[in-house]
Formats: sequence, C-alpha cells, structure tokens
Amino acid sequence: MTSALELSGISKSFDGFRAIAAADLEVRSGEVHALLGENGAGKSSLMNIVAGLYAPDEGSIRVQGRPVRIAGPLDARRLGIGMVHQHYKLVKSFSALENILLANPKGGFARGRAAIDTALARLADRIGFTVDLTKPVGALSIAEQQRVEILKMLVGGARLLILDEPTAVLTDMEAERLLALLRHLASEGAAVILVTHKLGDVMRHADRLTVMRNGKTIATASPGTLNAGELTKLVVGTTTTECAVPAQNVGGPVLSLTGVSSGGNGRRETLSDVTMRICSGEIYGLAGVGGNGQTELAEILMGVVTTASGRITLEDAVDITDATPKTRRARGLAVIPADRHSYGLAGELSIADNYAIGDVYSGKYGGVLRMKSSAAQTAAGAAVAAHDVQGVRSLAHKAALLSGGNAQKLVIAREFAGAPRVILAHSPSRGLDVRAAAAVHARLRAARDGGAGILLISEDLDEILLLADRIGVMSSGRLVAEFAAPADRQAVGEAMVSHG
Ligand SMILES: Nc1ncnc2c1ncn2[C@@H]1O[C@H](COP(=O)(O)OP(=O)(O)OP(=O)(O)O)[C@@H](O)[C@H]1O
Repeated sequence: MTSALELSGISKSFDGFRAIAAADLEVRSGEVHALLGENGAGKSSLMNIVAGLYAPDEGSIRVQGRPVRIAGPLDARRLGIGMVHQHYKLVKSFSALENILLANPKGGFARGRAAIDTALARLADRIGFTVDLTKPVGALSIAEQQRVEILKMLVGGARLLILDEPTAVLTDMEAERLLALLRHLASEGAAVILVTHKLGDVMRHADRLTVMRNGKTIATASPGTLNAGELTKLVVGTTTTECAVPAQNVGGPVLSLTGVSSGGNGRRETLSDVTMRICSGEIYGLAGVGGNGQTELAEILMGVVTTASGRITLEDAVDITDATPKTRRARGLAVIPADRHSYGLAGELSIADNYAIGDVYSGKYGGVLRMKSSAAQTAAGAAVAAHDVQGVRSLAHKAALLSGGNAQKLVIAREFAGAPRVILAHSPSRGLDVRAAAAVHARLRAARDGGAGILLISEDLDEILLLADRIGVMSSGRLVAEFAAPADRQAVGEAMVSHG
C-alpha cells in the first residue's frame, strides 16, 4: 500500500498554547485509519491542518509521496483531500444540490445542471445512498446532511477522506451503514481517516489507528493487536469500567407530561399524546431511533417549541406548559441540549460569560446590565477546574475555541451549578472521550441521588441501559413502551423498531 498522507513533526500553537506538538502520522491508500485521543488532544486541529484550514508552524506534509504545502482549503481540494467536519459546513437555506455546487464551482457550473444531476445520481447509486437533492438542507435529518457532506467531498474528487466524529450524531444502524461505506471506499483505493471516540467502531472497522495525547501522536497500532481494555488505556491513560447503580430514594413526580402533542409546523417529527412522569431521585431513560420525536420533545421541554395540546407541570403541579425558557430555568429545570452549539453555548461569548449566563437573571452576579465580572470569573474558574474543562488558557477566550468535548463539559458545569430539581439531558456524552463520559454519568447519578429527577434522552441504548432506572421508548412521536431496570436489551430494541 502506498502512503496517501505523511505528516512529520507538525506543530501548531494558538496564542502561545502548543495544541499540536511535533505530531507524525502516516495514512495509506486503501485503509481506514482511526485517529483517537481524549478531548482536546489535538485531533481536529491536526486534521484542520491537512484540510488547509490551519497553517502549521512547523513540520512537513507529503501527499501520495510528494512534498506539498497546503495553503488553504482550495489547495487541499486540488490534492484530493476532503473533510467532513464535526459541525457541518452547509448553507441550511440552500438545497443539497446548491451546497454541492457551491463547494465544487468549477466541476458543477461549467458542466451544467443536467450533467451534475446525472453525475450525482450515479455517485449516490454507486455508494448506495439516497438524498433528496432539492430540499433545503435545514429540512434534512442530521444523517442526511452528513450524506450531503460526503457527496460534496466525493464529487470534488477526494481520495483522502477525513471524517471528524461522523458517527457521534448517528444511530447504531446509520453508523454501521456509514462505516460499511467507508470500508467500501477504502477497498476502492481511498484513504480514510476516521476521528472518533467510539472504540468499538475502531476495533471492528479500522485497519490501523493512531493515538494522540497532549498534541503528540503517541502510538500507531493495528486494532487486532490490542484488546478493548488496552485500547482504552492507550487513549485516556486509564481503564474505565462503569456499572449500573440503581436508584435508592425515588420520590414524587418532578416533571409530568399529560397528553402532550405538537403541531408539527411542517417538521418531520411530531409528538402525539405523550404522557410520562419523571420522579425525584430517578433517571428516566428515553430510548428510540433518532427522528422519532425526541428532539421535538426536548425542544418543547426547553420552551423553544410550543405544544399544540396537553400539559407540562413541574413539582407541586406548577404549570409550565406555556412558560418561557427563563421561567422554566428559574423553577429548577436544567438542560443539557443535544445541539450544544445552537442551544448550549454562545460561541462568540467568553468562557466566563457562558458559565455566568445561567445565573444572569438570579442576580447572583449583579444583574443583567451590571454583571460583576470578577465574581463571575471566580465562579467560572472554579467550575472549569471542578469539571476538568481542558484547554482553557483564559476565561476571556471565546467558547467556540474549546474542543468539542470540552465545550460539552462547560455546558454541564453551568447546568449543574444551581442544584437543579429536573435535568433534561439529551445525548449528554456525545463527543466525549470514555473517561469524560464516565465522569458525566457519575454526575448524573449524583444529581439523582441528591433528589433531582432526570430525563435522559439518548439514541445510545448502552447509555440508557447503564444509567436509567426506568426506560421509555419513543416511536413515531409516541411513547410506545415502558420498562423497569434492569431491562432486557432485546425487548427494548424490539420496541424501538416495532411501532413504525
Ligand atoms: N482556533 C483555535 N484557537 C485557539 N485554540 C484552539 C483553536 N482550535 C483548537 N484550539 C485548542 O487546541 C486544543 C486541541 O483542540 P482540538 O479541537 O484539536 O481537540 P480534539 O482532540 O479534536 O478534541 P475533541 O475530542 O474534544 O473534539 C484545545 O485545547 C482547543 O481549545
């Protein structure tokens, strides 16, 4: 196999912080190469260098054996390098086709619409997926948007494919399909770099792997030579084993939904007559295949989507059906949203402001217009340390500069600060390394044991089975089954797919 990419001695600093420290990486044509490492290890930054988004301070790059300088994304594309980022780079109001043309102006516009339509249809057929090319991208599911990104990359002629945590947003089935596609593309001669925290995916689908720690590439191996425990240790420095710990003191309902339906507003997932109770001292796990109403439910509970009918109450029958998000927060509802960039953080604001914003109306930091920044800074500094948010050189830095996993830790630090009574946790460990995920799970259990009621919405059935005291299953916008823990995995799985 020939080397598709060779990185030697690559370094990159941001404001004096060495995010990449003399990293080496060799990726071959025809292989799926996993890039692993704990949150903030430097994986995305290294790949952004290959994709031409960051310029390295030091080091050399060879593509197909030739030394190259990648001065920008256009250079990367010319060299056959394509990247699907953690946060898709799509224009939501444009159709999939328009997005693909936008990224490939020469190939697209020059050949005309009919030619590109035919080329896309042939490509989609070859790699076995369907996407409605005419719909605005914003109306497509996350998995469909990812397909648009993949098509965009392949239409551009990419032979070195980089996918940054592509399966984090996919259901098990979608992830398996994607990984099979990547294997197929590799068998056709492409080089695939898979940045991931999912060690199971690596064991099953990668030919080789490279591990990063603190900006350095510390090991390259083939998965066959390691067992799961050895791989975990290599990635996060420890072996972590988590076990289910049942609830001890379950009390009365702290969150009740009675006959809640949503209007739809042209959205795909509409809630239909959902009735459920979450009690103090329990974790209620809501399982389901993505796109079956979970996001609609979360947005209704956050107060950003209105209900068409039904009632939502908190403890002591306080009706919050039509309450604003601010009122809900004041009444003890904390939210860890699935989309941390839309709902969890204001990327342009500082880390300290993103932390303190949770208490802006309580007056803790001196009121909306006159925030006492020193008090906020002190509290944010303590929370960042307690939650092990790494990569914080200054609390004044924009939150958008945190690595994906560390951004999630910041959201969690803020949401847990006020000892909430009800916690809505939607895919809380998405994008977290195994050690950080275990820490989040421990915090959820501790909040439960302290008397909070937790609604855990997750498409990761393992996470639900590990944490939940009761399990509900959503399908087509309805709550179709409930199980007490310990639940039978197969029975839950069957309920997830049997009510379509
Ligand atoms: N543009 C930037 N400006 C300042 N710091 C940055 C920038 N991009 C990345 N960093 C920092 O570089 C470090 C490595 O981040 P990176 O996103 O590469 O990590 P990662 O391994 O991909 O983490 P995760 O698994 O959490 O996504 C982090 O400390 C991050 O805050």
